[in-house]
Amino acid sequence: MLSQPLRLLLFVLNPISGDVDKSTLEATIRQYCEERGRTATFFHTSGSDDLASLRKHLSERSFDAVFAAGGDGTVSLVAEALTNSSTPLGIIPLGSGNGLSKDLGIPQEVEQALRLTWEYELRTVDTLRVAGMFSAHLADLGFNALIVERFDQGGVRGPAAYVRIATQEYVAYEPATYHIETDLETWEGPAFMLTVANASTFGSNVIINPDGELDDGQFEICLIEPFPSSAAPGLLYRLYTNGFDASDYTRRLCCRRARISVPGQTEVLVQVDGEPHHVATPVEVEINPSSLQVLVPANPSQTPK
Ligand SMILES: Nc1ncnc2c1ncn2[C@@H]1O[C@H](COP(=O)(O)OP(=O)(O)OP(=O)(O)O)[C@@H](O)[C@H]1O
Repeated sequence: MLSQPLRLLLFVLNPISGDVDKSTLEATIRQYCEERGRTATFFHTSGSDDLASLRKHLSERSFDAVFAAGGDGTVSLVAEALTNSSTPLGIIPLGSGNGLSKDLGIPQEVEQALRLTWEYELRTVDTLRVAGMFSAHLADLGFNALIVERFDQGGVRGPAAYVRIATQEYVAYEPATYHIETDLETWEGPAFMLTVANASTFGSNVIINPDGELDDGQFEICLIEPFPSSAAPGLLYRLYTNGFDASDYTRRLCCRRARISVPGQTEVLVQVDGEPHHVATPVEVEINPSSLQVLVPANPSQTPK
């Protein structure tokens, strides 16, 4: 299918994401677009009520595409604002991990990602609701949710800070027991972490859900069960080499709906697309199939100028 030229573009910029210097970013984007007959406009996130402000902005003017220039939280913000609309999401990855952009095969260099304003294919993907919150990528309970919360509370961003916190917290971490009911099965047991996966790969390049597709109308619950510390290096190796299912400590449940509870707990910590939240249990998860249009790299010869 041939794609339409994108003329009027909105770039949603997060000034603090990823510990990345963005002092020249706006000028770079503006110049790139002007040279190609595109008009770039900008919306800066404030960290407060951004979804409502962005929705208001989008209701006042219509754009051919809206680009999130930030990390996974910024991408999720823009994706939520565009869900169930025909306006596509573009991503300029400028966060610590940039998980969804990697899952979509979007280049990690700004100049390369900006090519999406010019050469692209449209892909329609599913999104999730996790405890009533929007998720386009990955959400989880357990160890990683704790690390994301600690990272969020700390003053330092970037991947090195994440690794440092994970190493510190691992030593004293106590896995919880989960009770999971999906539309297909029931599972109960202790888990080190439990990932609700629309996509396949964390921004850290950990492949938590091998072959997970963003557009298959279903999601996976990926469980890492408690493991002895002697098994940690082997498990980590499998997570980085597409070997999730080969471990003795992992399992995946595939479904369209799920209810997750933690017996004895009325509240649980969940991270959703990189943002930590304390929510009431049970945590309800459901899929919203084919609900978001995204721009992904295309064969240049197929895109009109
Ligand atoms: N102007 C701002 N000042 C302070 N915080 C902001 C501002 N704009 C957005 N935020 C906060 O930034 C967070 C989202 O950051 P984002 O996820 O885009 O980057 P990151 O966390 O560095 O990268 P990644 O998620 O890829 O690891 C949200 O918590 C949001 O509230």
